[in-house]
Amino acid sequence: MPTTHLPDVAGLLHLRNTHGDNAAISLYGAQLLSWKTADECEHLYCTPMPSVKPGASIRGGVPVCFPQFSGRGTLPKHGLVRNLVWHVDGDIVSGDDQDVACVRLVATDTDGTRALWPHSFLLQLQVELGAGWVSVALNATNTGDAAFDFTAALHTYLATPDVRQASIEHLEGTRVLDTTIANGSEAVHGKAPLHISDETDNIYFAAPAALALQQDARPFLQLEQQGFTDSVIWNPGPAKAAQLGDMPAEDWTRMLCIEAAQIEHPVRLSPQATWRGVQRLTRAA
Ligand SMILES: O=P(O)(O)OC[C@H]1O[C@@H](O)[C@H](O)[C@@H](O)[C@@H]1O
Repeated sequence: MPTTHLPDVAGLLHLRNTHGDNAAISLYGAQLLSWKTADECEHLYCTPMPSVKPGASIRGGVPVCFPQFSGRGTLPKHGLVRNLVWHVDGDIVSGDDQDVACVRLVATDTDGTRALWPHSFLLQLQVELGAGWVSVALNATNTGDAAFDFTAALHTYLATPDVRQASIEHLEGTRVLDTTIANGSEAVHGKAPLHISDETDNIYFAAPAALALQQDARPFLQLEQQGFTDSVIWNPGPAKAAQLGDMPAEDWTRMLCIEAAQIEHPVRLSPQATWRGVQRLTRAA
């Protein structure tokens, strides 16, 4: 699998199954960076020019946001774990004889996370690669002796041939907050699918468990989520993409984030309790 273009900050793991699907996961941030189906189609966007600043996260794949989504709180944007080095937990199940390949990565609180957020946690991220699908499951366990609240997301960067010809279906009737409008108020998404022509940064509250992405008016991907109650749809648009610095400006047309998120109602996790959220992506038949 040609993965030489993927940023290798702390090691890359590769999964493959008997159906010809391939995936690559970075130990840095436990980020699924590449998901290719048997037809060699890459379904995840990853920047060819990642930031090399210490502590930076990789713009692409499926970053893990925990214990804070975006800038909605006092912690660094998107929390504390997308720049931790995670570790493999158990066996890596992968190979031409595997129906479903999988790997589980773990991270725990560190001196650095506790300096910003005084809680003990264990995160487990399991990636499963099946025939034409991939799933990412995040388990968060409170390993301390006091309850804590968190928000989270799987910040999935999908690769789109041209986002301007894409549409997102099944959002009708969902409460939506357009966060590009300062002090904007909630609306309800109408009947029309969502089209992207410029910067889009929408939080959908109590989002549908399944969304569909169409490309050129044809089914492209199915997205399902469990555990996460909200979804975020983000694209920087041309002007913001040019300011990001870690992505070619023109790549705003080649990516679309459809994120499984927990934002409106933070999770309160008691000592020893575990919360689980899953996003599954399936290539349209
Ligand atoms: O540049 P970052 O930190 O990866 O964040 C990218 C985007 O992530 C999205 O989830 C947010 O809704 C956006 O507001 C944000 O700009």
